[in-house]
Amino acid sequence: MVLSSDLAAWKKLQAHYEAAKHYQLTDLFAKDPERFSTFSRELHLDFKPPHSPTNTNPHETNFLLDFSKNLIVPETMSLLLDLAREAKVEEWREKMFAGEPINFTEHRSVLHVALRNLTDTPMYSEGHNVTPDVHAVLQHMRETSDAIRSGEWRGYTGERITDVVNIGIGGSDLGPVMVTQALAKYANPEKLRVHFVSNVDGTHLAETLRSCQQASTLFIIASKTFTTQETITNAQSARAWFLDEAKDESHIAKHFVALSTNTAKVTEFGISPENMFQFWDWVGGRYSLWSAIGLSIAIYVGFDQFESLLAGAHAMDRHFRSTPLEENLPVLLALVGVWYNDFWGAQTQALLPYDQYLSRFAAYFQQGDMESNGKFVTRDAKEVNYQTGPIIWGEPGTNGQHAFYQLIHQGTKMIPADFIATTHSLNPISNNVHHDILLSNFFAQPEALMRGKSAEQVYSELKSDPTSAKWSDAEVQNILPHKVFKGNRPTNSLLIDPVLHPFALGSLIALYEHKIFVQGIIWNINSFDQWGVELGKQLAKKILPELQTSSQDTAESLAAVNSHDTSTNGLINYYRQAKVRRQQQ
Ligand SMILES: O=P(O)(O)OC[C@H]1O[C@H](O)[C@H](O)[C@@H](O)[C@@H]1O
Repeated sequence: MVLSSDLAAWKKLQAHYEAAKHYQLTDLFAKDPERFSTFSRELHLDFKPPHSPTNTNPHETNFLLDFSKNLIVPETMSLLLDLAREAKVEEWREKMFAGEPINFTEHRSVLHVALRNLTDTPMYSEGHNVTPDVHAVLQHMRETSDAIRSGEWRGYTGERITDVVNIGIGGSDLGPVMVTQALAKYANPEKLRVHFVSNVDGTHLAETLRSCQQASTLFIIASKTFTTQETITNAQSARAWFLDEAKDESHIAKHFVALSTNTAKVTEFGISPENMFQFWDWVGGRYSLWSAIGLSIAIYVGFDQFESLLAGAHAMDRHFRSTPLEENLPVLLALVGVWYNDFWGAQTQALLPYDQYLSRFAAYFQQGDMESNGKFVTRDAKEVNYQTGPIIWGEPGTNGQHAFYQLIHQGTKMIPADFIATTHSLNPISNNVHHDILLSNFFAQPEALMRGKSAEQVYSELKSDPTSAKWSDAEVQNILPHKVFKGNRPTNSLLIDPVLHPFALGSLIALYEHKIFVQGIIWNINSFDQWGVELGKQLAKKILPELQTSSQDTAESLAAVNSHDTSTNGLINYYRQAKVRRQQQ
């Protein structure tokens, strides 16, 4: 396979689109009373961590995926399933679980699924059983997080740790940020707070440290490569801030730990090997929250909760690996996405969790999806002639409704959207009235997007309203089109039952991870490298020395930089002049 658009099923889908583009969702529902049951799936997942009999957290969850409000009929789904088979999704899925080096541009296997394998079943990365290594690091994480939470781990003055600062960026930040927010209910922030510093902008570290004391702060330096400029710069400044108070470098051992694959660089930084939590190059950064990168999560909510998160993901892995494609939730989500992305010309995919705990969910999957599938050549190095990864965006409902939903309802773009909610609130305050209101919106928005509002409906509404009833016909005709909603806008609705506990969250994240995997296979791209982030980094390295000025420089004497295009030169020179002018004042 070279180009997916050459596959027979792809061509059939193109032909099928010619009919589908006339579909009206309301008609499809009117014609088929079984439509909801045809295009929805219930899934029960459970899995108890076998080595943790004392972990009494819930280890089961239910999902209801309703994909009936999509511009599909049974033939659409059967062609999309043909496409998945023709693209060899099942074979590639097996290759991933078998640890084959499917990330071929970096010669690596893609084995984040092994990180949540809490059983003793061996999992191999290119022939090496990684399960014992994974379990050993989990044990190290358990011991350390227990010691910090219990107060057994003390800082250099003998104080307890009250603040944990995770310094990392991209995959070494977004997952822990998203999950610690999502599981805040399970934390005790009066005793232990977590902070995340990612941006190299000094403001991020400076503002974070304003509420921390050296004696009670633990820094987690999270970097797979341990060479990321932002992280190392922040880590060095954190080290200086710490030593400014602690003075003695030997105190670093109690206040700095590292999460990395690069032992040499960690040691060079001054962190001893026993304070290093290992992971491996077969863990992609954006799939690493399940690894040592999750240490801040384990510290914040406790290791048992972290383990339950892994168990939830493992249960979804089992579902993904063994369920026939037509019943397979990640596959179904992926296929519906491909339908809009490649045949309807949709450019984006909105993730709209009706759950405040998931406020960073879309931000997390911006990296998860866009870094994975933002590729323009196939695995066989041919330029694609179809769209690959969509633009991912979103905010929690109902906030989004009061911000950008206008465009989803009445704008000119098709925006396929996933609505996500739980059946129960973890905070059923005021007799659960908040949750009922939240969920009424969760149900109403997809309904409104599908049904729209016709000119006739608007007309009769205007006629029955005492103010507009007095309007002239011309006035009515003038205003009326602005109030029309064309509807027919597609959505998925995902209900999680009962609550977003760690197990459910783990399953939910894994569901989207596998969706991204399936789409990448269908587009025949390598979803596991990220060369696209390198060019900007290279150029920044070249520019950094050009920004230096000396204390002798004046606005008049300062030499102009001219090694770039005139735009980049102009911007750099404006900055250099501004620096020098400021120092002259
Ligand atoms: O964990 P690190 O090695 O510091 O990498 C942090 C991030 O940097 C890069 O820019 C990659 O695009 C990301 O995939 C990665 O997560």
